Amino acid sequence: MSPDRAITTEPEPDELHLGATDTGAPLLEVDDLRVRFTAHGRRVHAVNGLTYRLWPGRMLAIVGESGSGKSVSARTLMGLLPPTAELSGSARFDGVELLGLSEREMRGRRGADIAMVFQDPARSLNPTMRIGAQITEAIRAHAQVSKDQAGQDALELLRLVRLAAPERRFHEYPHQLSGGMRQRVMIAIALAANPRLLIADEATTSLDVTTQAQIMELLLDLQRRLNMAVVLISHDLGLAASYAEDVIVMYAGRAVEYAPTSTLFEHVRMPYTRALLGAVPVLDREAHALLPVIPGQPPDLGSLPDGCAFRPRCPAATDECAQAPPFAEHEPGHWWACWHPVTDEEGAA
Ligand SMILES: Nc1ncnc2c1ncn2[C@@H]1O[C@H](COP(=O)(O)OP(=O)(O)OP(=O)(O)O)[C@@H](O)[C@H]1O
Repeated sequence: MSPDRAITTEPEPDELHLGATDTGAPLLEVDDLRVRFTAHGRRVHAVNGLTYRLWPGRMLAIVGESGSGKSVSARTLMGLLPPTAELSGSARFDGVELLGLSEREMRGRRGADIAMVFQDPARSLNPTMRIGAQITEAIRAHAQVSKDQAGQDALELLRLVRLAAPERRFHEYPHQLSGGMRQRVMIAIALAANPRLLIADEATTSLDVTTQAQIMELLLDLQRRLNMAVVLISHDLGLAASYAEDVIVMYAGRAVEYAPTSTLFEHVRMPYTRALLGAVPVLDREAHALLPVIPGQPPDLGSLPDGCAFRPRCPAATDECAQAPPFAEHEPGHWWACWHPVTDEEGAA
């Protein structure tokens, strides 16, 4: 791996070693992914050249403020964007290009290859169906098994996600379960088709701290036992620091810093990451979550400035920042996009 290798407009996928473990081929290879929407005559540049790799059995956290493109980049992998979204770049799962697959092809893969767990289990579950029936249905959507067999498998999944009293809960409705229990059920449904990649999109955000830790421990355990790859999407850097092996920090639809977790937190380089670390979380009633708030205006994805998008809010910005800094591997395994990186002394201050 040569330091100072830059990804500019044309990444060279074969040379990229983002998060390299040197233990075989990556499961997921995302290259220069771009997503644009046109809404009410306005173009929104939601993802602006995202590149990363993910290996089986590893957890990658994608962190950043609200609106930085975390969810859109994940939904792209699941084929869950509106058909009018404009996509470019590449996202290969086990060597197969996902961009451009038909809805039918995508439906076959969704759940089976890649599954997703969202923030609000109350909204994702069917309130009129018993828990067991919902998991059984998810199993039968992907495999031709008898109803009895699927029922037994569903119960086994409830045990796998360590739901207390699974036999009883199997016959209950979502409203009879706590938020943490409902999230365990959502994870069981996500696991119904043995996915190799699980995307947890703010999956613990609406839970209390103790339940959040329990669900994260469960994800970690499943990741190890099933050798599953996990993408953890969160605005919470603390969560990323505690559970993920690698972290990507996104700003305005771009990766701005990437490193193995310990490197990122011990040697933070991006002023934006440092600001996120120092931000005092504020309660956002709409998101039911404590969100980090950084001084200054979040970027307008309809008209991003030339150069570094964080420039208007950055304490270290100079005229040089009007030129986009390349996202490059400046130290072994540590990538960032900044002309004026934070020093270790500043980072520790
Ligand atoms: N269907 C859509 N049409 C138009 N704009 C969209 C659509 N979906 C997302 N966006 C916009 O894309 C940008 C990125 O959104 P995204 O949900 O990926 O952010 P995020 O980092 O996941 O933040 P959050 O944690 O708030 O979900 C936002 O400005 C959002 O409004």
